[in-house]
Amino acid sequence: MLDRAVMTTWEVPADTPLLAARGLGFRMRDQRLIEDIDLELRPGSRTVVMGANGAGKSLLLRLLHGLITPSEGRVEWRGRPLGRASRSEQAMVFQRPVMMRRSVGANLRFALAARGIRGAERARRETEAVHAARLDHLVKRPARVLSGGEQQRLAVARALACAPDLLFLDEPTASLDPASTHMIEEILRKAQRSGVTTLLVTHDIGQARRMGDDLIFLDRGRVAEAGPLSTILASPRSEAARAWLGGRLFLERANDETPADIQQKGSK
Ligand SMILES: Nc1ncnc2c1ncn2[C@@H]1O[C@H](COP(=O)(O)OP(=O)(O)OP(=O)(O)O)[C@@H](O)[C@H]1O
Repeated sequence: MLDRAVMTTWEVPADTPLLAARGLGFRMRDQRLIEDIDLELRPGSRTVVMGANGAGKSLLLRLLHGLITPSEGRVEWRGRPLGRASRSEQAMVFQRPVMMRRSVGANLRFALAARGIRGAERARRETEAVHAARLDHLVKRPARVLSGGEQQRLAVARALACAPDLLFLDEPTASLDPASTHMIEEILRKAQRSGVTTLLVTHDIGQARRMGDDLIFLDRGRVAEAGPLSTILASPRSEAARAWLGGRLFLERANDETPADIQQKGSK
């Protein structure tokens, strides 16, 4: 007979994905916005989600994080249905940081307290997060008066202070300058090195290369293709990824040109 302790403990097989979507779909009125998505995230993996505007990237992240309820299929966390408790093992950073009308330090303390972290441990994590975000000099300032880049640094550090196993990032640097983007990528890389699994939405191919190993390419709510990021970027198989990447790479090359290059071309 099985030992009682063994029977009541949920044993997770070693190859169970951290997060999985099984036949995931989301409908709004008659529109199928997310359709038939199957994916698995391994612990410690670094996955990027790309696709044209309106492809369903944000919706997919919200479904996977349990912020909206799927119309079809399910999300599994460590092999079990995603629930409220498991969501506290995840965190999400949005394109526009969500800050409370409180100081930088109080924003951090509130998030930590909400996860049951108090006392000396809370103080330690707060100091560490403020330092990671390079906001030591602004700790008493109301968070909402910080610049966009400072707020986003705080949002990322706040999410990581809660020690999530999985961090969702929805275009976290979309409206930031290169210096702020670099700082945020540094914070994220450190977290990735320490084993935090990341699922990052970005339109920036350079950032995708720096921050990801695997790519999920969405097209009109479906996975057009998925696999190793470098392979897909080098030779996309789907028409959707080919067309989108073609446009992005053309733009990136154009952006690399100096005004003199462009003038020279124009005079030919
Ligand atoms: N609450 C909603 N009600 C109706 N339609 C919605 C809702 N939320 C999203 N959509 C639609 O679902 C589609 C996917 O939206 P989503 O925001 O996920 O796209 P995205 O890939 O993140 O786009 P972007 O790159 O522009 O941020 C869009 O056509 C959008 O208009």
